[in-house]
Amino acid sequence: MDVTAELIKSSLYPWGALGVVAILLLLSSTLSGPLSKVPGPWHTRWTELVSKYYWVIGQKASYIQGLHVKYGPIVRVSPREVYIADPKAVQRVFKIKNEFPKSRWYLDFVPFNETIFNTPDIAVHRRFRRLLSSPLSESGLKIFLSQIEYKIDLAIRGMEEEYKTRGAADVYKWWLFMSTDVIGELSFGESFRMLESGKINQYITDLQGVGKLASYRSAFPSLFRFSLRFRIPLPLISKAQSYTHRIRKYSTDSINRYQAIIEKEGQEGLDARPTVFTKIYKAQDEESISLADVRNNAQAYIVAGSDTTSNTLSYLVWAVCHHPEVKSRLAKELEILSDDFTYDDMRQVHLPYLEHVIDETLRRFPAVPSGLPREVPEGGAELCGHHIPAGYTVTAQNYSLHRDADAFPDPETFDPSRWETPTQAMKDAFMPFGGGSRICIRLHLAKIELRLGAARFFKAFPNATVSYLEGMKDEDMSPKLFFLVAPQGHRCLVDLHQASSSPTMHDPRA
Ligand code: HEM
Repeated sequence: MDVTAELIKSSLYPWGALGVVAILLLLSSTLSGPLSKVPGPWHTRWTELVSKYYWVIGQKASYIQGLHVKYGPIVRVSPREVYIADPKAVQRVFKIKNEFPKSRWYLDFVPFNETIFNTPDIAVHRRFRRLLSSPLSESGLKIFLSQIEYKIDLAIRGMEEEYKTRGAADVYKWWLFMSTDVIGELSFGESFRMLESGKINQYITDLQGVGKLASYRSAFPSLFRFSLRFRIPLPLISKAQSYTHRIRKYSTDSINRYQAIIEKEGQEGLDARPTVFTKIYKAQDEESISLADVRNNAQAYIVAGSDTTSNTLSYLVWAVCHHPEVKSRLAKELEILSDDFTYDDMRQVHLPYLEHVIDETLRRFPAVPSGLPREVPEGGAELCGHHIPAGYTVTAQNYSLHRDADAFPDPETFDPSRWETPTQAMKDAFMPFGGGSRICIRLHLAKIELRLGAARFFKAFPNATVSYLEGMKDEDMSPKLFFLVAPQGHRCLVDLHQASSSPTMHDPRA
């Protein structure tokens, strides 16, 4: 017995010693690692599990903001990632020259196909960007104006009809139909016709389903890869796959239909409506991309171009309805326009307050509030007094930049008049459309929709107020902070015709 115990003891010693050495090595490597001097919670030296937790419950942006408040403008959130909130440092990361490429996280977030949105490869991105940018400018987008105006009209009419029977209109729903139908038409050459049917179609339901799973997939990419590789049927993954197959089929069919019309244009009275990809279909080989690439990028456009625009418009209407002084100033400015004004009419007159309301909405309720991760290029980077080595991730988020109290005093308050005299600090800290070479490719399209949508809404309903019908509460508009923002109640009920003297609520808070 004694001999056995001795034997066990003696064989345990080397293992125990090895274990101690391993722990010491791990300790010393994390305690002296490249990010060890960057301030941050103790656990972020070892793991990013805590921030992953906040990510999957849709609160990571506010969690990170809490860390900035506690630790300062640079904070370690994992052994290989820092967040920065100093506008000057952020400008250096999000610049066009010597760019910091998107991190590979984007490929886990939107897997399977490389697109203009998710590719970390600088050369691939440049090619996509060159081919997919046209038409980029506001004047280039003129050919689409009548389609956009028509769809905004349908949304306003839909709201009015709904109001008659329900006593309130759900602007969140109508703006979603509008922005999705617009981007569907501009990408596939045919609208999803949700404005006409008043219903969400299968394609958008599937896209929303994939979007919901994206936060889990990007938090636990190895689990997803493992399940796909070894065909282990995890329910979440099987669901994601069936969404993805349906989306791909719908997109392929749409692209093929459009391509067929392009080929027969002029014959049999066929006339293809212009899309943002028309030039690519007609381009010569060396300037072209494959139909699969068009399909994948069209899908990326639909995801990137629907909720972003519609949520911004919903928050705009909601915030303005909460502030009677803002609403009456905006309505007064819009009096210069006739009732059936067009976008061209809007551009002929000066509407500065409308621009301030839009900017303040984009600041206070950024459609993309969360971190935009970038990889530090060769040579590393000096940021906020710390050296961050090449290959590490540096991330900035609008949720923090737009709350920078030096740039935006009293940042929680919705105050469009702050944009009357924008300071350099405000300009540096304002990044609603991202920055550098990866800035939103369709920001001019988005701005057209925001200007027209907001102006037509408050021209038609100058006395609109927030509605509390059907148990609607301000908390329904509290933002869920995934990659994109979304009101957590998925509705925004508005009383379209209430007298302007109606009681107002407190300032909307996130
Ligand atoms: C209010 C509306 C919008 C906002 C606030 C917005 C915001 C943004 C932001 C912050 C980025 C940078 C993302 C990153 O760095 O990871 C981005 C990129 C992008 N946006 Fe938008 N967006 C809007 C509307 C649209 C629309 C209408 C489209 C239509 C196609 C679109 C397409 C894209 C694409 C394709 C990218 C990736 C660009 C690249 O990496 O080169 N966005 N957007």
